[in-house]
Amino acid sequence: MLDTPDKPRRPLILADVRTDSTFNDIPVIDLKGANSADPAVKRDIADQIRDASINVGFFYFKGHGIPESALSGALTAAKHFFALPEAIKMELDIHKSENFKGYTALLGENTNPENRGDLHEGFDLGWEEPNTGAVRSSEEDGSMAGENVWPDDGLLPGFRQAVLDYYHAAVRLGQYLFPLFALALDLPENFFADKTTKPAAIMRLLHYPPQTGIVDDRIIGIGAHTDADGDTQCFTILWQQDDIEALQVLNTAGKWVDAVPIPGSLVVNIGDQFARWTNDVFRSTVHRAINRSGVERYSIPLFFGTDYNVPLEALPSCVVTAGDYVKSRLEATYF
Ligand SMILES: O=C(O)CCC(=O)C(=O)O
Ligand SMILES: [Fe+2]
Repeated sequence: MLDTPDKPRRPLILADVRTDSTFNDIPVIDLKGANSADPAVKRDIADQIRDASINVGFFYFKGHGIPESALSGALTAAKHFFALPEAIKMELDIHKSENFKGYTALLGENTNPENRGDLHEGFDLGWEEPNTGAVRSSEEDGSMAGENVWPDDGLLPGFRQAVLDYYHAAVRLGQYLFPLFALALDLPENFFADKTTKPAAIMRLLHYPPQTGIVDDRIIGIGAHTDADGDTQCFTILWQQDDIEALQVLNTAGKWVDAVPIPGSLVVNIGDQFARWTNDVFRSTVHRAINRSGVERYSIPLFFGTDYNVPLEALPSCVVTAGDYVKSRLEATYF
């Protein structure tokens, strides 16, 4: 359905737009056609994104356009990196970096404060120019500005290139998604354009050793969390390995729903910045990962935000008057 200027939608008040029932599946959205000259095709994809962002907070994207070679290159790079001796990885210890780049050891993080540590290792990087390796200034990247850290090229030839090839492909996808999110929020398609010229884009290579036998819920691959990182997360683009189930998403009934890998797809989830920006119309959903597969698992999340200096006022389509709010609550009560 296309919006016409003389027939605006009502503000996206939560009670109006959220479905009553919880979710048991994570929707699959095909991005093919998002470039279509036919606005109805684009609108249809934006409507699917809107529905999934409001009711689930997670979805799969098919037809995302990132070449298989970029994905397999990054996976191979991750496998080689994490197979290095611990002492060499610790030379890149994230604690040595002022802007949180580099290596995190097993149990080096605790995503859920109620837990005892995450059973994964990580390697974090941020923006650098594709060919020159130039990084952004502190005006552009705030306190996250600074160099990435890399293992010696002699040690892992091609690692940096392979990781950056995927990184830049995923950043391009992220930038491509913002107009669709804008349409999903009933905003002009270019609403985010001037807010995402130097988007925050932190990527992590993650390695989860298998956990067999009885799993202590307080030490799992990654503890229950929403994607927050200082509220700079609009959405996360997550590549997860085919055939290895680990990621789980908490539905509103309190049940963990498996985000089973779908070959050829990427998982996208809404982060805290989008939830906050939309007055909680978009849902930043709790998730966790436990690798019970018996084999090593690798995943690559890329956390996508706006430029660091964007003020987080509620988005125009999500601003409501007190009267609208009261009316929507009453409508929800007197169904
Ligand atoms: O590895 C995964 O599947 C999930 C990772 C994740 O949720 C995160 O890094 O925030
Ligand atoms: Fe996450």
